[in-house]
Amino acid sequence: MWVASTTEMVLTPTAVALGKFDGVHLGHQRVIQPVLQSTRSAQTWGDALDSSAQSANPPAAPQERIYSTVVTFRPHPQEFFTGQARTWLTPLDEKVQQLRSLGVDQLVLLPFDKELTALSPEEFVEKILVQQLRCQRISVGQDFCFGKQRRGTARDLQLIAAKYHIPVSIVPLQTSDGQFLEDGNCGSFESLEYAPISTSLIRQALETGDIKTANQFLGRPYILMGVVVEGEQLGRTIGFPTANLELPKDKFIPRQGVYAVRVKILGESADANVPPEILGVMNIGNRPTVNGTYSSVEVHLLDWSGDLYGKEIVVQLVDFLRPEQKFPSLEALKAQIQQDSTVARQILSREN
Ligand SMILES: Cc1cc2nc3c(=O)[nH]c(=O)nc-3n(C[C@H](O)[C@H](O)[C@H](O)COP(=O)(O)O)c2cc1C
Ligand SMILES: Nc1ncnc2c1ncn2[C@@H]1O[C@H](COP(=O)(O)OP(=O)(O)O)[C@@H](O)[C@H]1O
Repeated sequence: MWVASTTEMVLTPTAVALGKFDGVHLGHQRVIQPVLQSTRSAQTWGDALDSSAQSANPPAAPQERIYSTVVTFRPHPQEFFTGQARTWLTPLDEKVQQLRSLGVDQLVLLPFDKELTALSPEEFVEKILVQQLRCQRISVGQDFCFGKQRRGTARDLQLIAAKYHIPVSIVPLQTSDGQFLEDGNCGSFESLEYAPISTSLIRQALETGDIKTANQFLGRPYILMGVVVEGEQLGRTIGFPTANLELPKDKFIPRQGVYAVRVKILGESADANVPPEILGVMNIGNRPTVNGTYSSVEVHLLDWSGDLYGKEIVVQLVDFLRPEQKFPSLEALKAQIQQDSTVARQILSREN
C-alpha cells in the first residue's frame, strides 16, 4: 500500500474514503468498502453519471486504474485545535497494516493545518478532492463533517461533489449488532449494543477494561505492538520473566491491570519451533510491589522460554483479569501471577 504524506505524492485518479479512521473499526470498514473496487475502469463509475452534462472532473480514461484511497488527517484534528498531544487506537504503522489487510491501495495523510482548516466546504472539494486527488468517487460516514468550522455535512459533500459529477456514498452508522442508524442519532443509548460503533466508545471500553466490547466493535482483538526492551531483570528471579514492551508514544494504552493475551513474535513464523500464537499474561502498570516509578507494559509468555530482546511482538488483548495491586512481598506477587496464569489459561482455552 502506498502512503502519501503530501498531495504531490498521491497516485491518481482516486476513489476516496474520507475520515479519521482511528481504530479502523467495523463502522470504518463499512465506509471503506465502497471504494475498494478500485481496479474497475473509470467508465464503470461514469456509467452512473449523466454523460450529457459538462463535467469539470472528466472521468479517467477507460483503461486507467482508479486507486482505492483512504484520506485522513495528521495531526489528529483535536490535537491541532487544543494543542494537546492525542493518542490513537491505531498509530500510523498499525493503521497502514490494517488498511493494507482490507485491500486499500493508498493512504493519503493530509496535513491538518491552518491552510486546510481555512478551506470552505466548496474549496475543499474543488482544491483537494477534484484538483489534487482527481477523485472519481467518495465514501463517508453519515456523521462526517468537513471544511472551515466543520460547516460541511455529508449531505453538503454530496451536493457539492455532484457539481463535479462525483458520486458520494453516505454510509449509515452501524451498531455492534449489525443494525444501521438511518437518522444519524448519536445521542444517548440504553445499551452499548444499540449505540453506533465509534472510536470514542472503543476508547471508553478499553479505559474500563471492557476488552470484549472493544474487540467486538473493532472486529478483531485490540493489540499492543512494540519492541522488547530491557527492564529491571527482576522477573526471572521470581520465575516469571516478562518481556517489556516499548510502544509508540502516541499509542492509546488501556486500563492498568492484568490481562489474558495472545502473543505473536514477528519474523519468526517460518521457524517450525515457534508456535504462531503463544498464550500469555500481561501487566500494565507502575509495579507498586517493587516500588516502580514509571508505567510499563510487560508480558509473561506461558510454556515458553527464549530471548526476546530487540524482537517485535504483537500482543492481542483477550480479557481483563484484575487491577494491579501492591503486594506485601515478592512471594505474594509470585503466587498471584501463578493464579493469573491459571485463570488466563482457562479463558484463552475457552476463547479458542
Ligand atoms: C501477570 C502479571 C501480573 C502482575 N501483577 C502485578 C501487581 O499486581 N502488582 C505489581 O506491583 N506488579 C505486578 N506485576 C509486575 C511485576 O512486579 C514485574 O513483572 C516484576 O517486577 C518484574 O519486572 P521486570 O520485568 O522489570 O524484571 C505483574 C506482572 C505480571 C506478568
Ligand atoms: N516465558 C517468557 N516470557 C517472557 N519473556 C521471557 C520468557 N522466557 C524468557 N524470556 C526472556 O526474558 C526477558 C525478561 O526477563 P526479566 O528478568 O523479566 O527481564 P526484564 O526486566 O529485562 O524484562 C524477556 O525479555 C525475554 O527475552
